[in-house]
Amino acid sequence: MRAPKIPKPTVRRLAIYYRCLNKLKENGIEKTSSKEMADLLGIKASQVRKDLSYFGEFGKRGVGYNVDKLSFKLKEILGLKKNWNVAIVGAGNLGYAIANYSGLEKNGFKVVTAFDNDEKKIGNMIVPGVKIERIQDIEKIIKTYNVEIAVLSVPVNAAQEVVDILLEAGIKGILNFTPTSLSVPENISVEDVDFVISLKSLTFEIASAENEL
Ligand SMILES: NC(=O)c1ccc[n+]([C@@H]2O[C@H](COP(=O)([O-])OP(=O)(O)OC[C@H]3O[C@@H](n4cnc5c(N)ncnc54)[C@H](O)[C@@H]3O)[C@@H](O)[C@H]2O)c1
Repeated sequence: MRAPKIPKPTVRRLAIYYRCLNKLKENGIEKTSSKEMADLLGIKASQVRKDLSYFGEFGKRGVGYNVDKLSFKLKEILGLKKNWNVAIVGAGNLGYAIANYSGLEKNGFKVVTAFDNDEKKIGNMIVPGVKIERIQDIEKIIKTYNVEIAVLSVPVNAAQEVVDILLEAGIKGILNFTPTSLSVPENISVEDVDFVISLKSLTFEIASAENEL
């Protein structure tokens, strides 16, 4: 049975709390509170408590949270107790940059394979030791490497056709960088990442502040 539906903004904040707790741990801090975490993150303490309450009681009133225990719990909730094998699909500028981001491995995500449809790229290394393969061979390769997550970085006009290939091959989650909404069955997870959307929310805030003047 699937876990009860947790709102996506809550899940995103859980990942941010997890990062914040790890920072506290690195600094040798053993106890914290919703207020301290909220102040560090620029949000409200009631928000932290509400987000954590989806998963039960973590802290004691007046005592706060044990940093180690809460971080362990969030690691479990976020599915980070194991490492995840990742495939880059579309080994162009963005795919290459993502594959070479050192933060991935530090966070338990390993790029183990990459795919493209450009014959000139096939056989090149996307990261040392990881070859770019033909998209036609995806099914066999992702089974061999036990890949569950694909980073989608193909041109937008190829996105859905490539997603259909990924689904056929047994991928469970897609990190979608293409500027389009993908059509996938309910049991497949998709996360859209688009920095142009983020820029537009920034311009909205700047424009709103200017209009208030
Ligand atoms: N989300 C963001 O913030 C963000 C930022 C930059 C780019 N993008 C998007 O990311 C995607 C990639 O951008 P880029 O600049 O790396 O482009 P790019 O042209 O450098 O790379 C695309 C790669 O996909 C390959 N490809 C094309 N069709 C394919 C197919 N059917 N199967 C497999 N591989 C295929 C190409 O050969 C190429 O290597 C685009 O959709 C772009 O709009 C998103």
